[in-house]
Amino acid sequence: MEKQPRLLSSQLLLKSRVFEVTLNRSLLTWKEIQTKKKRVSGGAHNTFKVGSYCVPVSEIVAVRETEVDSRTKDEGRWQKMSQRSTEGYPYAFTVSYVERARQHRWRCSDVTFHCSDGSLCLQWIQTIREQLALLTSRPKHLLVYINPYGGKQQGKRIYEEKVAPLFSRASISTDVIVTEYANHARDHLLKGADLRKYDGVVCVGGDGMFSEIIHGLISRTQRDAGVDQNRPEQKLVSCGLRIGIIPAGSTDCICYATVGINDPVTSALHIIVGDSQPLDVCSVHHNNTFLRYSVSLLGYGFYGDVLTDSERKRWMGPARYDFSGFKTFLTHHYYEGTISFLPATNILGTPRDKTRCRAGCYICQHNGQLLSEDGQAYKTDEDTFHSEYGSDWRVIRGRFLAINAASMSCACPRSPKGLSPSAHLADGTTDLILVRKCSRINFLRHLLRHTNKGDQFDLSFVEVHRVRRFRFVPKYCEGDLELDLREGGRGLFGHICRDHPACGCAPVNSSWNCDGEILPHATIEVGVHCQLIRLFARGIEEQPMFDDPCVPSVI
Ligand SMILES: CCCCCCCCCCCCC/C=C/[C@@H](O)[C@H](CO)NC(=O)CCCCCCCCCCCCCCC
Ligand SMILES: Nc1ncnc2c1ncn2[C@@H]1O[C@H](COP(=O)(O)OP(=O)(O)OP(=O)(O)O)[C@@H](O)[C@H]1O
Ligand SMILES: [Ca+2]
Repeated sequence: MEKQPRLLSSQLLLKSRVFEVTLNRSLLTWKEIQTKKKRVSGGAHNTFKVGSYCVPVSEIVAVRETEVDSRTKDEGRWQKMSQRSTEGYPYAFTVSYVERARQHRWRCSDVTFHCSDGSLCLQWIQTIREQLALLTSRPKHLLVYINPYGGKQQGKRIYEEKVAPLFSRASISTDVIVTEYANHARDHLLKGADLRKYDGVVCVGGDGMFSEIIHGLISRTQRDAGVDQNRPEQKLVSCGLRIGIIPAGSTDCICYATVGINDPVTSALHIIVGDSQPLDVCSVHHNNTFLRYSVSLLGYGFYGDVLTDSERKRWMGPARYDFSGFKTFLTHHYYEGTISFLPATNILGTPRDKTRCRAGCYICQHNGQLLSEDGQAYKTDEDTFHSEYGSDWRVIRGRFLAINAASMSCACPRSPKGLSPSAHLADGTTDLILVRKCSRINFLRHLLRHTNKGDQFDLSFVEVHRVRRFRFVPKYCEGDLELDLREGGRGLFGHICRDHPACGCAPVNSSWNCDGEILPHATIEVGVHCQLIRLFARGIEEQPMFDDPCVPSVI
């Protein structure tokens, strides 16, 4: 690697020890210089270097002048600092930087360097600030929405105590809106906000809150560009503003799958350093009418029923999903219908390979590039007609316990590897998982494998396809039947009882769980829009770097 020219290099004091501190365009490094008196005559000092530490400039949060106090706090008592400790170094500056901890957590750490003279100290501060100013991907002004009722209702406290101080340290200014009702953030983005003022939008809440933000931003972008969202084949315009997620919800699946942990401080630091992670978005239509966007799970059957049941138990907080999950598991309903899909061809990766989507994912870059070059996903109406009625589409009729489309792994604390462990954040595809009718014990085997090392697809009743588009039509959907069924139309009980003789009242249709929202129709058409939005994230980092000798955490 080409060596960067030094911008500054000085001998500075850190915790009473002398360090050679060097700054170049990409790294701040400090190496201890240990001095020992030689026993031989002359009294000269023998100088040699020990520990070496470095921080990428891109991961410096801020630098500030530090007042040197002759007193320092030690074990709760103010004590006089030993004269020797900062003697000859009366000026100091502190660098705040990202430090990696276990399980993809990031922390903001400080290191304070003492200088022998004031102008040197100011020169260090100014030079570091100049380098930070060159990092143009960092946001300066953010629009923040806080859902005070998400998850355990801690959103406001989490933002004020853990996030706002970090933003202010990084000189990020914010306009903060605490939402007053559901869809407040979505409607504000869509109708009210002057988005030109901001470098990004941050939501403090769970997946539901994030969903509000993307609906506001994507719809606003299409409206401003004159694009009609109601056309299923329409190519959408990607959003200019990045989105940050400060996790404070029940599932936090999008945060977990894009950062590796649902931790507010980690997410705040990814925002501060200006990370960028593109994300695929599915559009969902019914009868040429736009319904919703989805970035994580579109689930019919099991996950639709879990959500429907859990909505009535919001008072239980995050535990409602486990309760409703258990109940839905015991109910063991299956649903009939036809699923047709357009497999993703000529791309890298399959849903059952052992690759994982990680920071800087090659598969996402490769497939994203491929799509932007040939516009494969969005053909002309004529092309679409041919591929729809030609051999490209596959059709499967059956009885399903679950139909899941995972556009990302959907990793979350409940299932650290997720619904589709090899799914990619930004490859322009979604993994369509079909779980056919099977015994309870077999379904439990499938579910359990989401939580252990077993392959949840390696079962005779489960199949998975990587697709660009799909459609689902439930068996009972002629005319207004679908609607009547939702309203419990009396005339339809013939259907219900004939197909479920044991209970006589089992529903024939489930609902779609679209990123935690229930869709009003069972018949849907879905298309993936490759890399439509970008997050302040970088994907899950491959190797936690806390074992690296160059990391300053050992100081
Ligand atoms: C035996 C243990 C098996 C555990 C299997 C766990 C698999 C969990 C997979 C979670 C996938 C989450 C996908 C994310 C979806 C989000 O867009 C959405 C919005 O936040 N969340 C939900 O819809 C919330 C969905 C929450 C679903 C929770 C399902 C819990 C299932 C529990 C089954 C218990 C069976 C026990 C039988 C003895
Ligand atoms: N002020 C508010 N009052 C009531 N509901 C709100 C408010 N602000 C946002 N919401 C709605 O609350 C829902 C849940 O929010 P959020 O995602 O933050 O928390 P959650 O508990 O994790 O829920 P989910 O499990 O749906 O992700 C969202 O769908 C959002 O539209
Ligand atoms: Ca994807």
